[in-house]
Amino acid sequence: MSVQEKLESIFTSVVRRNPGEDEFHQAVREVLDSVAPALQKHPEYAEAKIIERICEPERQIIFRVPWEDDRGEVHINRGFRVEFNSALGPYKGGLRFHPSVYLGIVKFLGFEQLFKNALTGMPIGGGKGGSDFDPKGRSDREVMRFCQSFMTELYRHIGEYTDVPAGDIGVGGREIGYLFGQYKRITNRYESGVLTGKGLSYGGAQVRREATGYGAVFFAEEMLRADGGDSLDGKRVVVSGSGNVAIYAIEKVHQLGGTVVACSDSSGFVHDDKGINVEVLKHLKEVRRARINDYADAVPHATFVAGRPIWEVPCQVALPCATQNELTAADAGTLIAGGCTIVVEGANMPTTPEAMRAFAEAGVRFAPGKAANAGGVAASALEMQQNASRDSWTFGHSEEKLREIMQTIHARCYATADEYGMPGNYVAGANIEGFRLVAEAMLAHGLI
Ligand SMILES: NC(=O)C1=CN([C@@H]2O[C@H](COP(=O)(O)OP(=O)(O)OC[C@H]3O[C@@H](n4cnc5c(N)ncnc54)[C@H](O)[C@@H]3O)[C@@H](O)[C@H]2O)C=CC1
Ligand SMILES: O=C(O)CCC(=O)C(=O)O
Repeated sequence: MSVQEKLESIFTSVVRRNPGEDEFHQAVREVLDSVAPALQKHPEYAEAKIIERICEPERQIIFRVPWEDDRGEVHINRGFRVEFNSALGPYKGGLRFHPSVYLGIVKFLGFEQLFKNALTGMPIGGGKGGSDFDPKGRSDREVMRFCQSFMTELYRHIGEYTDVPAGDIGVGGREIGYLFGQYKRITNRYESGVLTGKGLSYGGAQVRREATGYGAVFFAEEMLRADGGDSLDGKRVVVSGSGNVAIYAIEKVHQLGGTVVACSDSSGFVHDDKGINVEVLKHLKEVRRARINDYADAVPHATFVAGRPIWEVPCQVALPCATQNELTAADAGTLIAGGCTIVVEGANMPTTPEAMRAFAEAGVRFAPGKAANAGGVAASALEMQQNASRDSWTFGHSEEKLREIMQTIHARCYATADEYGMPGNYVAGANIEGFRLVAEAMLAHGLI
């Protein structure tokens, strides 16, 4: 059987063994489409069935999460933690609280996380979790009761040497605080390294909050630099989303001289040609937890557009930072027609496979999330490092570390793409290099 036929048969088996998990299939397909050259070069990977083992999570935990709302009504949600692969270190990856969460979403995220974490060069394996709980419109006390119930089951599966969750969509500083408090209470252990994304008052690290957005922008800057010494200075940028990743991506673009002219949430987008006012946005989203149309009330020259894709706003650089499959082939066509030449994924898998093909055909430079948004988890690994040594670094030192890590990830992806005869193909570079790093460690560990 040729390598290509072998990969097809593995994919067919993944689809059969994980029915209905479309996002997981999509994430696996993308990696399998990239790794054939690595398998040709390393027949030992195929002999040890590394790909088949990588596609099967080491452990999948599903549990009931009962909780009571402010009116005394009982609700039942479903909790998940998929411990995908521990070849490189303890399972590491965020928790997502969103009504769309089901096993297929958690598995796609855990699968992506594994390669992303490898690319950071830090000692962290891959995992992901979450719940179909919707925090939108819930009071702080309701969110606290939910987090306490969630941790009452999760605590037995996690630990600083076992599995270290963090935030993702719907899980930010507030939720991590409640989760940490309940872990400490149940276990009677002040185990700082069990969660990352903690508040600065109790073991959190400088720059973790900013890291995913900042990191994606550092990656974009490296791509521009690699392409004839260009930079973000003076560029017109569109950033989708308005959560943790989007806010800090916008902040960093502005610090580097670019202008972000639009951002969004699931209700629509705001267009502000003078540049999104980050302080207004932070207050709106981090303090008031309001909808994005309120931005147009606070900034009179801005306009709110309901129910239309943000990608209609012309830009040179696009940073999708909201959610999976938010940028379709039609959106890619609109972006290309509007003069966009570089797309960098701040979110996980925001670009559909058809849109990725359209970008490739049009010569648009494209960075996949598993490379470009790795700054968040890298900063989490730095938080673990500081917790383990009971140390705490300054903002400036931490940001410099983050910048160096993103430069190294860029260089690794770029060099790997070159080595395999696909210069400038960051998708191939990230997938092959991430896969190779995991495969080497798995080979060393024997058949487990
Ligand atoms: N928080 C982190 O450190 C990391 C997050 N990511 C990824 O980045 C993305 C965003 O995560 P966060 O900013 O942490 O979450 P968040 O919960 O802080 O923000 C998510 C944002 O996306 C918006 N959104 C959701 N669905 C949308 C849609 N259909 N159209 C437009 N906007 C929509 C929400 O309104 C919200 O503004 C996710 O894909 C996540 O997996 C990736 C790496 C690390
Ligand atoms: O910081 C972490 O552990 C999680 C980050 C994350 O969930 C991601 O990279 O998608």
